[in-house]
Amino acid sequence: MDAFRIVGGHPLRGTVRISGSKNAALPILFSSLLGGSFSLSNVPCLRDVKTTLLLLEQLGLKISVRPEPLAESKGFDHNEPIWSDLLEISEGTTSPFEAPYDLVRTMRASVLCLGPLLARRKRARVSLPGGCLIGARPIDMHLKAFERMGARITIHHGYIDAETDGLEGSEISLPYPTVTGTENIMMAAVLARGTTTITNAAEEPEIVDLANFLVARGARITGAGTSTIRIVGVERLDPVHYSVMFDRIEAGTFLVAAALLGEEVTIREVESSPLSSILDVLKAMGAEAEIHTGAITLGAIRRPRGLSLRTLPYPGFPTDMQAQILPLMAIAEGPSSVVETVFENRFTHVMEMNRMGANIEIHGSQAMVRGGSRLEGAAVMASDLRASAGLVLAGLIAEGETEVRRVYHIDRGYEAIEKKLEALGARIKRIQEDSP
Ligand SMILES: CC(=O)N[C@H]1[C@@H](OP(=O)(O)OP(=O)(O)OC[C@H]2O[C@@H](n3ccc(=O)[nH]c3=O)[C@H](O)[C@@H]2O)O[C@H](CO)[C@@H](O)[C@@H]1O
Ligand SMILES: C=C(OP(=O)(O)O)C(=O)O
Repeated sequence: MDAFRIVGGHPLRGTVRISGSKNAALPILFSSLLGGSFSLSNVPCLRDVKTTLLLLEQLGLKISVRPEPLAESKGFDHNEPIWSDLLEISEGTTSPFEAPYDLVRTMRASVLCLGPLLARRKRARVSLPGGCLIGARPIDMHLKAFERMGARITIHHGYIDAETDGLEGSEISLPYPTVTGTENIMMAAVLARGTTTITNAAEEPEIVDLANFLVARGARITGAGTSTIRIVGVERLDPVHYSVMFDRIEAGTFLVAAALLGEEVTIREVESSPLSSILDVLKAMGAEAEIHTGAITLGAIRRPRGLSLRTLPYPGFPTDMQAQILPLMAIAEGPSSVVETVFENRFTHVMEMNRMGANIEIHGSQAMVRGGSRLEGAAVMASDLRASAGLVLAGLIAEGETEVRRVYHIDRGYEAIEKKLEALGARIKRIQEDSP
């Protein structure tokens, strides 16, 4: 298994290109099950994207990536996309409708095939995704919405079986603004008969990106980015070329790296507005950010100040940035606290950070950070995607050597993070675990 070996304390300087968004690319890719053909650029080269393409191929779609992913031998330029200048997707000649356990278990977002499969093929058999380390993560809201739209759903032997004679537009009021739930319903509604209104919809920028993409294909969607989304069903979707939005969580992760160690770091191919809550927190901790067109520059905070925050649905501070902000809180002057309101068990990185010298106590859904700690390098274990990113950031400021194990988690959601950090001046290498 791969691990990262990091020697902490090296300043970061330079420019880094932020990749396309995982959480926008995945629903856009799954929407290909709604039929027709299209091409995409700015699709990040991630394990979750590769899993999605594999699943879509099993579901009968034809996919070509042009040019082919760059061979390792061509080297890495942190200012260029690694692959996918163009990804073309079209319908094949068969219409399977089963998403098997072996793929779904490696990526919860596979559940995003349910809505489009039901809408287009009228049948879906999808393995229940189950929980994961950060929480139980049920999909009851997705399933209730599909039932309301006219699907018959049964669950047997770990599989969801869903079928319909044709989905009908409906009023869907979500008990919680679920992100993939909103996307799944929106995709199903695009080809449903009549009008669907989703109230208490999630407002994440990735939902807006999916809606913009679908509208460019001829879908009739209004209100994406607000809590009420209205979708009028259409017969079919048109071909289009679309470029996926930037990854605001990768951007946020590099902003925290800059706040920890930046002599001056510029992230490019970004917009500031989806990053507002992250920038607000960094500014409250003492950062001075320069916002340019398409780029943000930030340097290390000389004396970071502690603060209290809650993770919340967008536009609040994202749960996907909670692990990464903790190392900054750990070294800040004065105490900090984080209340995790989105997932019930998203603090597995805290024990590992404490092994590096942080002083963080967990009380239920709250992490109390003492502050003023000096972190020391240690061997630590990554337990999920963002936990890994948080541990990498902790390693960057720790004194001495840190080995972050099980970084396969980070490859789900960060494109060549070690190469991007190395290009900025970090001492970080991908190694085989236990290699000398
Ligand atoms: C691929 C993708 O976009 N993943 C993101 C998406 O995950 P995901 O869409 O899975 O997250 P949700 O917004 O659905 O989950 C939020 C909360 O609602 C609960 N819930 C959700 C659906 C449901 O039917 N029943 C239910 O109880 C979940 O267990 C969780 O506690 O949003 C999360 C919250 O911003 C992010 O951390 C993930 O990175
Ligand atoms: C939790 C995340 O992703 P997923 O919903 O795909 O598990 C994440 O991106 O941090």
